Amino acid sequence: LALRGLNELPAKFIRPTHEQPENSKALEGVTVPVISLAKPHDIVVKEVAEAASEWGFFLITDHGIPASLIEQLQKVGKEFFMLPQEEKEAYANDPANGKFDGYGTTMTKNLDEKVEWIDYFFHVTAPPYKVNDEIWPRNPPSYREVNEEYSREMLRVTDKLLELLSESLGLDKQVLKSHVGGDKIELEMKINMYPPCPQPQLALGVEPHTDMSALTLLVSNDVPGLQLWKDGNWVSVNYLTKTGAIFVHIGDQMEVLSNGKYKSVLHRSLVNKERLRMSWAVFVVPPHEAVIGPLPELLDEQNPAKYSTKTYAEYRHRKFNKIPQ
Ligand SMILES: O=C(O)CCC(=O)C(=O)O
Ligand SMILES: [Fe+2]
Repeated sequence: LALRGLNELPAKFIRPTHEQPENSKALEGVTVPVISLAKPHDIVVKEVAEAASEWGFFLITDHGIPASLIEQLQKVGKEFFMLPQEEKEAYANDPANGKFDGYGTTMTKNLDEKVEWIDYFFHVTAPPYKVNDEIWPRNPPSYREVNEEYSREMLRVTDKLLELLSESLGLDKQVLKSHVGGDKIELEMKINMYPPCPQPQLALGVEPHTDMSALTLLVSNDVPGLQLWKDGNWVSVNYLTKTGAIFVHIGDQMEVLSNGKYKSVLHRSLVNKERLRMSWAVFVVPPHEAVIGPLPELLDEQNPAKYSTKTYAEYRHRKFNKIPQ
């Protein structure tokens, strides 16, 4: 649609008035926390605790992922989206029938709902026995190698973050990883592509939501658009693409495990009139059979469990079908 050079946005993309970016402007002058992993350990743990409880979101720098790898990831992802439409549609997903992997344009099941100004590609990248080789883009040819390398780096950074988050909750550093599945922890890659939009003030790239993951690790191209909900206002994430910062979202599973101490951040993304925006979100999720509930170590008489305990499969089913948890 976007390529046909529309001047007006088709009705299905026009958000309800209160959701339109022009009626819900971001607060100016607020900056999201940036945490350098090169700082002394105790400081990093303290900064992680503050950011995870006050924002549910932070940027990390000095994480050790080579800038050249992030550039390659972005290059092969963009090359895939520039392929002819028929070639991309050969990978079409079908979320309404439980096939989430592949190329798609919306996750909604309800045909009356407003849709988002986005195309995406979704696939599992770890562990190896959960990867569906068939669905990975075969073009460009280096897509696989680059994404495998990035996935290894994501696992390394995930381990580090789960250790820091455990310590920041006053727990032994292995606790969170063992509850999120240990070596069975899964990574899902979602490449988001937001084409230029004729009336960006009326549309959204991704509607307000929290991620159902434990953590989400995201990089984007240099076009801004991500906003977070903080204390009753939208706040734009300030961009640090030159430093190769990774955006870290606290997801629903982390909120549950921490019994609400850490907040799953509500966020949305805006689109742009002239420029194409892309982002690469890696969802760190438990295996479907993992049972997730508030960590017993964090509960006592003063702090009873605020969330029910259930398998990740059950949580996911409820979230997709909008059934209260
Ligand atoms: O594009 C972005 O920055 C956010 C995307 C997002 O929230 C998601 O894919 O879950
Ligand atoms: Fe998200």
